[in-house]
Amino acid sequence: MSNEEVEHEQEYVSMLYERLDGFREQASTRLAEVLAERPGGRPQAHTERQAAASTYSRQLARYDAAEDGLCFGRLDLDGDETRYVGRLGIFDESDDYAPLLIDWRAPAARPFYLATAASPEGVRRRRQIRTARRRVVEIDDEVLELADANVGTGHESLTGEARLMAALTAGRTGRMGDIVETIQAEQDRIIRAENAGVLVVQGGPGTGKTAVALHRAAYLLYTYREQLTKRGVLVIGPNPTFLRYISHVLPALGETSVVLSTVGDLFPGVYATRTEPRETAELKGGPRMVELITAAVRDRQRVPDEPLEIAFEDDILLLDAATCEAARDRARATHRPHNQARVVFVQAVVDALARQYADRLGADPYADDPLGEDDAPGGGSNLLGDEVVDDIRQELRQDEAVLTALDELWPVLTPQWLLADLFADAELLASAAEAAGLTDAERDLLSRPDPHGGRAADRMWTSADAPLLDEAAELLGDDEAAALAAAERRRRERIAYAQGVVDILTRDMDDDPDILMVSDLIDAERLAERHEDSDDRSTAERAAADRTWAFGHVIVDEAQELSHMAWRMVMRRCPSRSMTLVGDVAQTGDLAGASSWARVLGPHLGDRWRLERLTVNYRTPAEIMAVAAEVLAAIDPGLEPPRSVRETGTAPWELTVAPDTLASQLAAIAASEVAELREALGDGPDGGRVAVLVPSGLLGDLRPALEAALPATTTAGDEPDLDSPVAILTVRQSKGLEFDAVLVVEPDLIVEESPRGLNDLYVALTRATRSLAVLHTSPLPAALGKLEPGPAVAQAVAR
Ligand SMILES: Nc1ncnc2c1ncn2[C@@H]1O[C@H](COP(=O)(O)OP(=O)(O)OP(=O)(O)O)[C@@H](O)[C@H]1O
Repeated sequence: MSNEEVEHEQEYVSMLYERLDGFREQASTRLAEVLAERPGGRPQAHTERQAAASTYSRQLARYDAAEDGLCFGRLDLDGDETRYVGRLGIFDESDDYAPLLIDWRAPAARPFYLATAASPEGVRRRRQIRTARRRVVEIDDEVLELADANVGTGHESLTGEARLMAALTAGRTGRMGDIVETIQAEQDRIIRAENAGVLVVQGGPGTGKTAVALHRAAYLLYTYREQLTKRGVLVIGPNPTFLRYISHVLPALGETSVVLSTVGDLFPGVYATRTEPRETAELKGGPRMVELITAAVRDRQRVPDEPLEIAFEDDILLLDAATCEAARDRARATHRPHNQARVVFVQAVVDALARQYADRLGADPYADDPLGEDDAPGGGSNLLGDEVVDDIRQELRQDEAVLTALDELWPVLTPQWLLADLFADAELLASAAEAAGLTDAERDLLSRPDPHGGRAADRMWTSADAPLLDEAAELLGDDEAAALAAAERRRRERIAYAQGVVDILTRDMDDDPDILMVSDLIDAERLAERHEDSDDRSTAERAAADRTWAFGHVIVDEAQELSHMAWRMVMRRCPSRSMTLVGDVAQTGDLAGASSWARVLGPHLGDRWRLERLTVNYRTPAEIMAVAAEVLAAIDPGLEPPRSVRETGTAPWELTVAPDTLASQLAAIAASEVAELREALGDGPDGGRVAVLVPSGLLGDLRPALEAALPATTTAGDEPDLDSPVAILTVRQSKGLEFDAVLVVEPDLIVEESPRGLNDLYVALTRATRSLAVLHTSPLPAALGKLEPGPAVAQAVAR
């Protein structure tokens, strides 16, 4: 490329950066002005100020995000039109807002990703512009001429191939990056698919499902900005490590109103920190849990075997089974959730007790109407007027003995209490399990003694519990009294805060009678009221804290892992069913997960979803994919592996080692992989990452040895640091991640550990971008029979 061309582009790019600096300055000046405005005034003024501040902050975040690679492409179109494509839109105010830079998400940028020689879409030349900081360092041109088209090959040609290959062969950093510069045509079609309805994206490993899902979120937020900024976008991933791995992609694209969550953390206030046996998790994911929880709730709506004796005033009132049953029927007939129907139950019981007491006092205003169904008093002589009976009801409602009886018969329940009691109490569990058709063995899987009494233990839950808690929350409803109490508590907190504000503003001034004080004008309570309506939290924060929040769009990554119960929970978060679900049924590891999209989505969506496929593997080189393909065929011969986009010339290899040397040899090979990557990629942060993927049963044994031999090794505790050069992980924990070099240990054990063990092995083999080795002490699974023995260097290290 001629220097002249580079200089020309440099001039243009520098002009764009100048404009960016101008926007940035403007936004930060405005933000500073808004923040400097005096608080107070009308409540709307406060809200408007808040909204303006968050708009300017968002703009600044977007400008900062666009700094690296602001402009990365240029299109020369028929008729001499030129378009520059980049990370945001810049228009020339002095020239009728002519576009100087087109946001990659705008329709006018589309040919940059779609135009091919066979279908040029009016594009004569596509230019990739690579910048380092603000300097143009490389230009790559593609002239789209029909003569170059891959006519008849059946393959779509790659867009911007040189740039794509450079991105794919760069060292991994432990964080996923964006792909705006090199989105491929089949990916672009999914990213820009229309918003409405459920889109399922099936693609093999490395086909860019995660990348596509995140860029789709950015595209939707750009295209439907107003709607989606208000409602928010939810992205669900398989585990916290994965969420950390992808967490930089959307902010780097300038988008911040997105909530990232695992299924286990989707129930507000509950953190899924416990683990449990796979069979238990599988059982908890199944549809019978709906019946189990429904039965568990109904079992808490009790009728006593013997009449309850309730000491009231100096009398003993009797609450018999017939009265309770009639009250329960009436409450259930409302079809309201348990906590709300309780109001009806309480009213019916209190009425019955009031009548009984009034009766004892010599009056029977409802003699022929045991539950007070008719408004008119019954046939008895009404010696006590309505007011007196009302007073009796009031007293009964506040009486400790009556309240205790009501709590016994129809307690107020939170989802946590319901489930903690259910799993800990043999009788409750046996009854609900029978109603749900569970076997005794299944019932035992659910049994979980609860040393904390369940009530305060928000950290006792597993991932599979979260959807059950959500289900329970639906059946229980809010406890309105508790909600009112919480609102009152928040009001008091606001007053206390406002009082603090008033105190600060009046401090040091209270000696001068001439100064008009804040407290002369407004007291803390009124100040608090003014701020009542303004909620300063961002959409993402409010959405994450609210179980009933309806997101504008929901994206599920590794969607094949979700259980039936998890899908029910996710569907509740998106009543509009505007969803993108990406996954690969061949990678399902969870026993409660999907082996077919139709089967798993049918109960929730019927056939109201559409399927798109991704077919090209950008991560795994052809040599490694050939090995993985054998495993895929063993899972299901009908499944087709994705086509690898590149070869490395290096074949994956296997090494048999003696059991007592496994750890030391593993450490030695991992160290040599690190050294090799350093040599190829340099010592910097992009110096490459090695993963050692082990059966979960061996993690405990291998971890200390590896950590001792390689101090820079991270392990798969709760938060493995993917920035370190070597990570030792179970296959589960490596889901969705990728590494330059991967060592798979004891594949036969990986397969044995789960009925979906071959799927796990397939996942393990497809994490590498460069090299793969398999270390084993026992014979390899048949599907790995074609692996070549390790090269001499590995044998030498092993010895
Ligand atoms: N168009 C592209 N340009 C550059 N890199 C890409 C492109 N598409 C995918 N990649 C890269 O390929 C790798 C695999 O992508 P990604 O993790 O999204 O795949 P996946 O389908 O989710 O894989 P898996 O199912 O195995 O987790 C990532 O490093 C991603 O950045």
